[in-house]
Amino acid sequence: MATGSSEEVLAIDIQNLIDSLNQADNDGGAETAENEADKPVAETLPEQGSEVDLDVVELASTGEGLALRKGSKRVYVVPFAVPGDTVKAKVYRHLRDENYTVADFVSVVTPSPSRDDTRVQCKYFATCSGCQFQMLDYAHQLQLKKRIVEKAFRHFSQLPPELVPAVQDTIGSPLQYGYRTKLTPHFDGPQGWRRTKQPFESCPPIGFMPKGKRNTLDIEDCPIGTDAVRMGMKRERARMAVEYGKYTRGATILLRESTKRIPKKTIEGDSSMPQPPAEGEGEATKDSPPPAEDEVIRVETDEYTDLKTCVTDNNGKSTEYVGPYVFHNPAGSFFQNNNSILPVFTDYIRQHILPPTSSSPSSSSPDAPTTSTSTPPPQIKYLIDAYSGSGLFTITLSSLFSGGSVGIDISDASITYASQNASSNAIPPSRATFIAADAADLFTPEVRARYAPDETAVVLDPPRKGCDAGFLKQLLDLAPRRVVYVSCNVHTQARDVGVLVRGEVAGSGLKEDAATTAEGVVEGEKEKKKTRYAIESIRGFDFFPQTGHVESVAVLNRVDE
Ligand SMILES: C[S@@+](CC[C@H](N)C(=O)[O-])C[C@H]1O[C@@H](n2cnc3c(N)ncnc32)[C@H](O)[C@@H]1O
Repeated sequence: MATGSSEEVLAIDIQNLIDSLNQADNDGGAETAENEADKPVAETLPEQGSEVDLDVVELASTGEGLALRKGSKRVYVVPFAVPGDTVKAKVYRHLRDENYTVADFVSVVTPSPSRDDTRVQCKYFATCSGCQFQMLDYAHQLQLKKRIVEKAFRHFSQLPPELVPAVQDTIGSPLQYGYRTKLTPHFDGPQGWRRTKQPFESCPPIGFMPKGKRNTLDIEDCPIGTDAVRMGMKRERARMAVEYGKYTRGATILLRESTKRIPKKTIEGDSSMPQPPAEGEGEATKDSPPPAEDEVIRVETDEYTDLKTCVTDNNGKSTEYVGPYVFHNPAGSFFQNNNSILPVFTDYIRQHILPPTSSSPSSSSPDAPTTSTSTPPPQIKYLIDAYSGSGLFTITLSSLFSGGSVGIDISDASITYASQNASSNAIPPSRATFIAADAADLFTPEVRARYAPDETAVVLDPPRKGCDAGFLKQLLDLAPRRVVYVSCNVHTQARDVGVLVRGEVAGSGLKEDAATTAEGVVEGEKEKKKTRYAIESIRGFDFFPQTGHVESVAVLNRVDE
């Protein structure tokens, strides 16, 4: 397991299902010889394009149903189906080497007790590839996501079960529809992806990919988008209906919510209150005129009026508020996509970035660090925010770290905004610095000298592929006392946490380069004692209700033997 891709995750889920079916046969006294049990049972498979009835027995961590035909152990992968359903599905492809069949969902024959199709709020559900769970009660969705986190650590961490604590309940999103502050619908070119000089002769479908197909499904509206994003979608579709003749190629349309916050007291003329954001903040682009009244969603609270617009210019600026903090971002760069859960989420990271009592290491982990002397460890006073983006964690955690914080991200634009965000949130440069570089370049001699391991906590939030071997190796060399690993791909998170718990990259499936092999270790460090970590807690956060995605937070303590 190296990349945590959907294909890898699906393949492991399918193999586990096949293993458990074979096990059940063996336990039930089936006559198959043990080593024969693993072999696929030779059977005539239904023709491609034919329709079959399937009983859904499992939910894969990719959000699809894993189903069986009566009397067969052949596994079918069928979307928009949940355990307990019997569905009609159309055979799309038999993957002979991988030992499973992909099928398109057609209809429900007998619904699972957990299915209620009146919950579905989108007319494209079960065609569009975006959502998988709209037919399920929200509490049930959260349980399924907890299970996805559990399975990820079981299958991808390569850790014995006793080193993995029980996964805690998934924290839900306050908004379960209308939460996505960013959507990126697209349209294909007049000749698909082939180059052409001919413009469109009519308006192309604009939307998202249908499940299992590579064309574009025309989508008028997406109810998981915020009102501002949905308004932007309508506006962009209307624009394209007029301007399609200007396009000779396909494109992706950015729809990013931006907020201009106006304190109520200021509106009433109290000049002692903070003033509205400066010129240009929260507006469509720096150069564009102020948005028309019908392009603004007004949200009123007791303290302020939020004016929400939709930015479509990749080089424009978007503004979001998270509790008392304000974040400006390059509209086309990464920022978390569900603003409603961010106050809860950042509070959780604040509560966990330091050990439960900051003078003593956690005692709740299964492999708890031991205090060998009565001298308490020093206070943690430094923060390293790796993969910091525009500073979400550096800024929301800054007040906890008297020694200062450093954020690092590979995106120059995000780092420029991170420094400005620190200043917009009244954090002086002495308390928060930012570096635009590969995360692995963080571990300079200066950083090693400044960030005393016992006094340093690290928050990591890498992209879906997780950390690379070089970064993890250097993190182990630095040996910070506490690590909070945030992830949008729990499978690569589990793999990387496994590395930190074992204290070595070797055997993780991560590609090692010269810098991470024994020869690459800095001379004089070869004798250094191996650093390893214990997992204190693991918990999922539901940033994407109605979908099979889950974010996860793992809290780790260095083990001091
Ligand atoms: C999941 S985002 C997290 C951003 C930030 N923590 C937040 O919550 O807003 C991952 C970030 O990793 C950055 N990134 C990707 N590859 C990187 C690398 N090799 N080194 C440093 N940053 C990287 C991306 O630019 C992106 O901002």
